[in-house]
Amino acid sequence: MHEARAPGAGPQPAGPRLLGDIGGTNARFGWQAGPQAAITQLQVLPCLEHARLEDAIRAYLHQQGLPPPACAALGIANPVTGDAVKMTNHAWAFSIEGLRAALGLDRLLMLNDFSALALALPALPPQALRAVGGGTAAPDAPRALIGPGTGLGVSGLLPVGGGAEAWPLSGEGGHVTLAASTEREFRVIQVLQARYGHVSAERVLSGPGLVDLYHALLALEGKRGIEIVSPAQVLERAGELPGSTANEALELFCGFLGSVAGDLALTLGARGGVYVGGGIVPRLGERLKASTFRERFEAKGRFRGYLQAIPTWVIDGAAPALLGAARALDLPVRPADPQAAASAG
Ligand SMILES: Nc1ncnc2c1ncn2[C@@H]1O[C@H](COP(=O)(O)OP(=O)(O)OP(=O)(O)O)[C@@H](O)[C@H]1O
Repeated sequence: MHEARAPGAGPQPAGPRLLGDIGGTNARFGWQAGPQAAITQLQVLPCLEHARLEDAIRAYLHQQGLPPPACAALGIANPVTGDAVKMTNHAWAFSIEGLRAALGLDRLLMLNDFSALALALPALPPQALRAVGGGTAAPDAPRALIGPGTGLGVSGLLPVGGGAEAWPLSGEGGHVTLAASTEREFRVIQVLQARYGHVSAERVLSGPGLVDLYHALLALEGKRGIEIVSPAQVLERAGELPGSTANEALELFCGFLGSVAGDLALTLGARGGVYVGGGIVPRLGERLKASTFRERFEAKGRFRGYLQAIPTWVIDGAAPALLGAARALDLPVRPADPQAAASAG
């Protein structure tokens, strides 16, 4: 998390707020008339249609007929470790202070997009969550979050202050090394290793990853297959032909997702539940339930019982991370955030 403030601006400027969730493919924006106000004017802009993030923001404000906001909070799909931002899966790169000054904001808060989504978890309405498998969330326990999209977002929400508050993790868990659990997975990883060297979880648990899984299976079979270039095509063909390579690619995707989500739950002690977000899994409908996802989530040897008790949910709904971006603006400045503490203090 990193923020820039205008000289003389107070810690909590009043006035309208711009909220954003900036992914490698889509930039989602929303508007709040002030703190605690409802989020309105949701709009998704394709990143590729704008040369810079600043241009996308200006296009959003113009198209919605909105005045200049007083402050903004933007979740973005890359590590946010200082003033310089460079997206992992898109070309945008900028200075946070430069963007704040260009937009005339009193305050600009940037945070990782999945840290923003983690902050939104306690506020999601029940209808935004679809359970996959059993388990009951332990109150005041850590929660884990994972989401395949253009890349693989990972975060968690840790209770602090006796559970009265929670703090989001800002890691890069999408880039952990992918492990095989079956002979078939091992062979698929070997194909991907020849291409990428390091095979991270994101190399399969993302839109491009789903397409790569399909091509890796074709390579293993020595088949040509049909021309597939997008994850939407894999989903479409898998739905039409249960015996197809596309269907096996989707099954591998769900299995790997269960396995990586189970590892994350073990690492964080996420007895508060594991949430699956991002742009791909909500499109799978009942397919995730019918897949090996939950079996693989629980298949951790002596810790099967521990994982069986943890619920897993798919997050539905439009731009849930915007809710978390709004909450981030209201967080107290913490010593763990030295940049923000220095500028506030
Ligand atoms: N109908 C569809 N079926 C399957 N995948 C799709 C479909 N439409 C888009 N996608 C894929 O979803 C991915 C984008 O997901 P998402 O909307 O989460 O993106 P994002 O927020 O820009 O990404 P990230 O935050 O991971 O950088 C792309 O790989 C895209 O090809």
